[in-house]
Amino acid sequence: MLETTLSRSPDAKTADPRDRAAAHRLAAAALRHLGTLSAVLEPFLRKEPPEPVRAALLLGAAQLLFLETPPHAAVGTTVDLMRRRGLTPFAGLSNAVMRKVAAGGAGLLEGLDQDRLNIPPWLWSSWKTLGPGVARAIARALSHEAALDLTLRPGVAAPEGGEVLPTGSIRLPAGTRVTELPGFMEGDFWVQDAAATLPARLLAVKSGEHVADLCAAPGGKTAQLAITGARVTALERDPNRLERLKQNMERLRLDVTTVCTDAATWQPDAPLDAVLLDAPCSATGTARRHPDALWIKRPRDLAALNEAQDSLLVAAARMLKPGGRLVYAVCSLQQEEGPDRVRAAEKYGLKSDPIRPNELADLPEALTPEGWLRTHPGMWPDRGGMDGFFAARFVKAS
Ligand SMILES: C[S@@+](CC[C@H](N)C(=O)[O-])C[C@H]1O[C@@H](n2cnc3c(N)ncnc32)[C@H](O)[C@@H]1O
Repeated sequence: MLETTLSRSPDAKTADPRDRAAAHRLAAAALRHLGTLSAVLEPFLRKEPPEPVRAALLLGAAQLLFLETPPHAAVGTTVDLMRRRGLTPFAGLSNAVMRKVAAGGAGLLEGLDQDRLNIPPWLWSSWKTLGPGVARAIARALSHEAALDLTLRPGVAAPEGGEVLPTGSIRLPAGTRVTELPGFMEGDFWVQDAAATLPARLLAVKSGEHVADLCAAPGGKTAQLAITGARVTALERDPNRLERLKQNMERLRLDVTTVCTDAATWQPDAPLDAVLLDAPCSATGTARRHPDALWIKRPRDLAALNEAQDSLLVAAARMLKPGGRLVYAVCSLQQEEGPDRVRAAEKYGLKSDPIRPNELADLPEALTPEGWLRTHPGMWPDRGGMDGFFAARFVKAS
């Protein structure tokens, strides 16, 4: 994964945060436009270069065609990278290819179906099942860096320059550094995509209710639940991620019980009023922020995820008291992880509780005929899109 790879780089620890951010932006741009960049380079390469050379050329071309880097800088750093990485025999080739890309400029993109090129074919086919034109709308949204969305603590004013979205989130331009915003240390807000706020909202928890968040880190949804005054238990299996959740709750001054455990085997002391299951998934809905998500998953990965999702659904049903509420959510665009999972939920003693139109009056296009939530990056095209989420609500049969 891009984040993991970058954080493991020896330079990551010593680099200035701005340089780290620039490295991330550069790698993300190359991944976001991977298909387009490969098509542009193709005619300039007589034979396939070794992988590191190809990667450097992709980074160089991304700078020239999408990041507005001055040509001399993009060409110079690409050639320099070859020398520093022991690839000096390829310095001449890199110089020649980069100069051709610089000379061709935006003209090289003419006639390319960039939407199709940048999406792996299996994902394109699967997104076509979401509705006419949806695959292309998603691809278009994925070609831009995502904005920074914040969820505000009630009563707090929006940071300057923030756009208030119909669903109540605050949107700031891509690249905004959240830690530098006034109010960050005071816990006035947390980072959360506008679409990611919807599943917890649909659980409608009330002060005093006992609620569990089963797959909780880094805790955006936990914070939404806790801020209502409910008694929240946050479960997370990964100790490092749980640590991040605890730090976030501390900054936000929210009191949450945390447990480092596999939620599929945990049992509460007493049956719960409500459970949020934000299940582990392929995360294809978050590709605006994580463009690597599209390229590191394969169709065969879905089967193992589906198994985990089913066992978490069974466990969640067991934790609830009769009449207790459950929201199942995934940040995935894949039908196998959403509709296909929840259709089987009756077997686990869960009854569908369809979302009503008035509950999604600020985003009516996200309500499906079945009463589920389905967002995708192509929604709100004029505002910069949103992450892809699926959610369904249930009540435990008595
Ligand atoms: C989609 S992320 C959750 C995002 C989080 N709900 C939020 O809104 O910030 C899924 C999380 O579930 C955790 N996880 C996966 N399987 C789990 C399990 N069986 N039990 C507990 N946590 C699990 C992962 O480590 C990951 O942190």
